[in-house]
Amino acid sequence: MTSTPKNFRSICTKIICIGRNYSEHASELGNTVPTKPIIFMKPPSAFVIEPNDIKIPSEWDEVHHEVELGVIIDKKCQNVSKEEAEEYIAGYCLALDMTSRKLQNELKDQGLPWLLAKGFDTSCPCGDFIDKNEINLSSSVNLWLSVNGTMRQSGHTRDMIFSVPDIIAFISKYITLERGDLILTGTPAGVGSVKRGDQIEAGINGENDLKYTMKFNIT
Ligand SMILES: CC(=O)CC(=O)C(=O)O
Ligand SMILES: [Mg+2]
Repeated sequence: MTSTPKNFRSICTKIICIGRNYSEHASELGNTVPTKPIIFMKPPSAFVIEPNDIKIPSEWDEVHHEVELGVIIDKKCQNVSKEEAEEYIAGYCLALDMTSRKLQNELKDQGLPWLLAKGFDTSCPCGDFIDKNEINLSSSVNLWLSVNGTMRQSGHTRDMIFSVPDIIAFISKYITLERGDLILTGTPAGVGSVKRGDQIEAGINGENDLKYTMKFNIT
């Protein structure tokens, strides 16, 4: 097996997302702060990369942006301990969890699954593979997102309720993780609406000159 799945988007079989992993974001939507990770999925057909557009499904007017740190799994694993978790990480990427908040709220009120609100085509814009050595899990990276040049989100991974090792340990107790799987680790506060014609720019800033940005038009 080669060491890093740089082509994770073509081999990914699961995009697993964590919800409400930053207490400020849980509060801004009036949600309680979780005591265990909340997980949900997007299908790999949700991926979109630059220079393609984020396409809002035709019957919707807007969707919400959520900037997140993506973690890419290196090798198959089950029941991994927190201490071992880093061994199973290939690298990272910048990712967005595009969401129809209106539909999500309607589905939540009826006790129904969120899949359509979170899993529509192009709901997972994502950037290039960032090597594991570029991000030190014991430090913090800054995730930011602007819409039409106005900053909307800026948060730090140190504020995550469940750390990356906590998340890998939790998920792998129940779901086998495989090479190329992507985990979205939750969004910091500042989520909000985008419409057709808007442009999203997002970035990640870390230690050792790690600076990565991506840009998407909304159509
Ligand atoms: C309330 C959400 O949509 C959860 C989520 O995706 C996040 O916190 O990130
Ligand atoms: Mg999210």
